[in-house]
Amino acid sequence: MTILAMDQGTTSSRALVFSDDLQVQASAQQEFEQHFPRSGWVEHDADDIWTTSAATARGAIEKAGNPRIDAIGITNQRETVLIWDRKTGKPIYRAIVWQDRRTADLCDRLKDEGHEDAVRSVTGLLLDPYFSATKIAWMLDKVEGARARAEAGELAFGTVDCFLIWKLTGGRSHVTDATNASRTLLYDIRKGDWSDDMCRLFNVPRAILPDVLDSAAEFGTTRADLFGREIPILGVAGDQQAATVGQACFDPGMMKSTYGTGCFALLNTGEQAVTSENRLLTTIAYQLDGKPVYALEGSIFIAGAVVQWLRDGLKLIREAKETQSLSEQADDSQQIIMVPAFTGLGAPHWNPRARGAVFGLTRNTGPAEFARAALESVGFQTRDLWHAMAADWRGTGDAAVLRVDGGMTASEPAMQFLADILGAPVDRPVNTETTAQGAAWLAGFRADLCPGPQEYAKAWRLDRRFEPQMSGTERDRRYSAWQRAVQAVMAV
Ligand SMILES: Nc1ncnc2c1ncn2[C@@H]1O[C@H](COP(=O)(O)OP(=O)(O)O)[C@@H](O)[C@H]1O
Ligand SMILES: O=P(O)(O)OC[C@H](O)CO
Repeated sequence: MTILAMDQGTTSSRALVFSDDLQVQASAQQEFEQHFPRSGWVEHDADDIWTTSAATARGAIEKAGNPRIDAIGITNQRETVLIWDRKTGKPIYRAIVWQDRRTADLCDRLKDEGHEDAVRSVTGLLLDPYFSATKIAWMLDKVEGARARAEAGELAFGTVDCFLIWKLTGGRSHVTDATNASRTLLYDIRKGDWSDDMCRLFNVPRAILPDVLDSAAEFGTTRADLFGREIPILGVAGDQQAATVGQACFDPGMMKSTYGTGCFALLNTGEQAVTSENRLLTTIAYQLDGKPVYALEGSIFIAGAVVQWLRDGLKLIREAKETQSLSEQADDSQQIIMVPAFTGLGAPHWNPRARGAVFGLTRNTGPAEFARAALESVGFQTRDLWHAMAADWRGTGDAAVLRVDGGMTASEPAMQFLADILGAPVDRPVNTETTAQGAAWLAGFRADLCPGPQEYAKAWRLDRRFEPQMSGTERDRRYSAWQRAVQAVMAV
């Protein structure tokens, strides 16, 4: 029994073949081009999304020795918007990516008109360009004739999962899952349906929206010519939700944080859709048997990307892992604080116009201090979320543990500083392929190939626990300095 997980991320598409005990048999990955047509704009070519996804799926199956694939799970970069013609399948514009800020003015206008409370109570989200709805409206307004075609039912909208399902099934399925729907600003997370009020507010015709299914459901079967026979697609979740599942955070109060390009922390709040008083998001963690399990989410836009900036922008390092030895050489007497607000600040500040800054520079500041400050910036940002979560959800006290995953968790100094600044243990699992594994489990669970949540949770294995070693006084002093630096970048 074999499951294929397709993980379509912001910078690359990946595919992994799993055995039914969820061990990785083979994987393939392809990066694709990022388009930045104007400042603050980020686009992907829809063809690149599709061709890299199909090629990596075929590549992973081949590397695994062409086993019979029983089920497919899909996980994806969230919020990114695609609109295509239902007849030809042709996208009307490039995909507008979650990082894109082009609709900041529209969000400000809607905020000034006093719509944010209604938006929050229906969708659990905030009025920020990060989410899909304003991007959909932009595309319908700017592409000639698109709005009329959308209203006539000729166009289809989808997040990346939905677009991939459309392509994989040869246009037979126009569906998404509840986790992806919950990121659009158009979905009523408590009623479990698209919201007419939100469609009206954002000027999005309901005719373009897909059907919304559970995260483990029958999403359609692939075209026979793609993989040699029709394969059922049985699991779908946005990548951060799939990581929550992959980390087995099934009980209320459990929290995971994924450190890739950005950092996304999700705290399981069970059947309760908790409304944050600290500007966190309320989102659907996963939905099984028609029952949504909710989460509080903190989204940070720049985490591993700050290390990429040291590498590609400043050219201080050749490889991400060099930050480890460099940061160990940093001068302890210098307290450099780097606020990597390259594309604004996400949770809990939500300031799309803030930009980055480095504080505390002296004549002796060099690459080592920059490397340490970059790694520490990720810990400080997580502490901002940790505080907000603790305030919103009494279940997370001092004793809570954070489960981490994603490429940046390979960094021992970053993980140690994270434990130090949180004042709480940080658990890194043996398996850091949690996102793909979550998608594979959803598909395998639906196909009756994998055990239920509690059984699956027992298989979670700890690689290393990072215990806090910093004194409380030092922790408070360092964190206060960070808070002042954040206030400063927001004031400029
Ligand atoms: N040893 C390391 N030290 C610091 N950062 C790292 C290390 N290894 C990877 N990273 C960072 O992790 C990120 C890659 O993680 P990954 O989970 O593959 O991201 P994504 O899925 O968002 O592309 C990159 O931004 C990279 O800079
Ligand atoms: O593709 P990633 O891993 O950077 O994740 C992106 C998130 O889903 C955006 O919300």
